[in-house]
Order: sequence, then C-alpha cells, then structure tokens
Amino acid sequence: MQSIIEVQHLVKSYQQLNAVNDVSFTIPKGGCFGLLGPNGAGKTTTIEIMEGIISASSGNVLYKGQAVNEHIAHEIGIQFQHTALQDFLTVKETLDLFASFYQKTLPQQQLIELCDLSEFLDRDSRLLSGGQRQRLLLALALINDPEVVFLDEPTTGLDPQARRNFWQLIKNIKSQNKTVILTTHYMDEAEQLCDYIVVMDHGKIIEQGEPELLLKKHFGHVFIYLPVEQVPDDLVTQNGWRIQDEQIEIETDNVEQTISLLIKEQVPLDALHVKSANLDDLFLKLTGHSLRE
Ligand SMILES: Nc1ncnc2c1ncn2[C@@H]1O[C@H](COP(=O)(O)OP(=O)(O)OP(=O)(O)O)[C@@H](O)[C@H]1O
Repeated sequence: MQSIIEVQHLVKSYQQLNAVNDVSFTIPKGGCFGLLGPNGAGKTTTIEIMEGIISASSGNVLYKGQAVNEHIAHEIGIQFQHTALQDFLTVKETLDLFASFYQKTLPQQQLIELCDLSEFLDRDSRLLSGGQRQRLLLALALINDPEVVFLDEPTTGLDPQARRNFWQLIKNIKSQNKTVILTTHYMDEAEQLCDYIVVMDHGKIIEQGEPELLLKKHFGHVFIYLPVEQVPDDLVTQNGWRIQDEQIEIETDNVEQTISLLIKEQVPLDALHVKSANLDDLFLKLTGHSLRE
C-alpha cells in the first residue's frame, strides 16, 4: 500500500486542553479516507494541521514522505464549509476567478462535467440551491487538479436526493485516482464512500480500519427486533435481551436458532425485523453516543 499522508504522534494543546492527543495514522494513496468522531473530538484540528493551516504543538505530518510546508497548498484542494463567494459573480465567472490564482488548473470543461455544473453556469452564485452551491465549492476545491481533496462535512444541510447526487460526484473523483479525505457526521455517507476510517474521541483515536472489517470485528452478530409488548418479560430477562425504544433487541449469531426459540415460546413474529450492524451501531458502541447527538 502506497501512502500519501502520514500523521505521526500529533499533539495540539490549547492551555490545559489537548485537542489532539498523540494521534498517528497513515492515509493510503487513492480512495476515500474518513475521519469521524463526535463534536469536539479533534477532527477539524487534525485536518487543519494536515492542511498546513495551523501548526502542531508536536508530532509530524508527512506528505509523500516530506514534512508539510507552504508548497502543499498547490497540491491539495480544500472544500471549506463556508467559502466566501464573490458577490455578483456567476458560477462561470467564479470558476474563472479561482482558476486565475493557480498556475496549473484542471480544464474548465472537465471541471464542469465532473461537478455537474452545466445547468447553472450563468447563474449568480448567491442564487444557487444548497446542493448546487456544494457542487460549486467542490469544483473550487478541484480547480488546481489536486492529488488530495479535503471535504469537511460536504453534505451537511442537503436534502437526501442532493446528498446522493453529491456522493456520486465524490465517487467520480475517487475514480480519477485522487485521494479524498472526508469528515462527516453521517454514518451512511462514510459507509458509502470511505475505504478506511479513523474514529476519534477526546483527541485520541479509538478505532481505525476498513469499515467492513471493523463491523466484523465488533459485531459477529445481527440484530432481531420485536415490539416489547409481544415478548414475555421473563423470556427477556432469562436471555439478557435489551430493551431499546419500545423494542426488544436480540443480538444473535444464529438467526434460525433464535427464531425457533421465539416460535417455541409462541411469540408473534409478524412485527419482527432483522438488521445487520452498520457504522452507526459501531459508533454508538465505541463512543457511547450517536454521532449526531
Ligand atoms: N483555537 C482554539 N482554542 C481553544 N480551544 C480550541 C480551539 N480550537 C479547538 N478547540 C477545542 O479543541 C477541541 C477539538 O475541537 P475540534 O474543532 O478539532 O473538534 P471536531 O471534532 O472538529 O468537532 P466538530 O465536529 O464539532 O467540528 C474542542 O474541545 C474545541 O473546543
């Protein structure tokens, strides 16, 4: 595995607080790397040190084996949550303006296609919908044809359809052999896009790996749910089943056996449903709270 960024023993302290507390990870070249964690976990601080925006108290970030310096700005693209767009400029004029800041740029037509901008090129950038604005901000992050693109919560506030469209754009970018570094509060987004995730909490890494392998490691099981009023209390107690949101939650590695037991105990099964663990469950298990609390 070829790495593009290495983060080594990173620490960032603010007075008494270690916002980032001895964090190390390696980002493989190509694919999508996700940095996840609840509010205040230290994600933005870590990312901003990687981007060269703020300096670390100690530790190193290596980009292609070299310490990060001011040249990194030419090789990376950053989609900020709130980029100030110039008033009175159309989308096309905004692309022209940002392209003028760089010596090397992606051909504009390619950028327009990659980010699906053609429908609203002549629109004043203040009049864009949330999804259109995000596509323009993505195009601005890609304007210098960077090898690494940082996306900080790129779909926050978008409707489900716009989020799905945006995921497709990110997949297109991945297929161009660029490395995408993503922070997100949406676990379905991480599951769809990320090849590797690092989960942070309180400034430290609490887990990292490929999403599928992490799910296998933490949950060898599936979940069966039944309405609480349909399962006798003593059966729940005997088996140590949990009660969550008016549902009995049964974690099992043998669905057939569990269902046979429920049938034997004459539990009605018409409202039963079965679910595999997902990243939301993993997050809850690791941090004790869900990501969007
Ligand atoms: N400039 C600063 N001065 C003091 N404390 C800071 C500063 N920047 C961040 N912090 C603190 O460092 C901790 C980590 O913040 P950070 O923004 O990195 O978290 P985050 O994981 O990105 O959270 P969110 O998901 O809410 O953006 C927080 O407790 C925050 O209050």
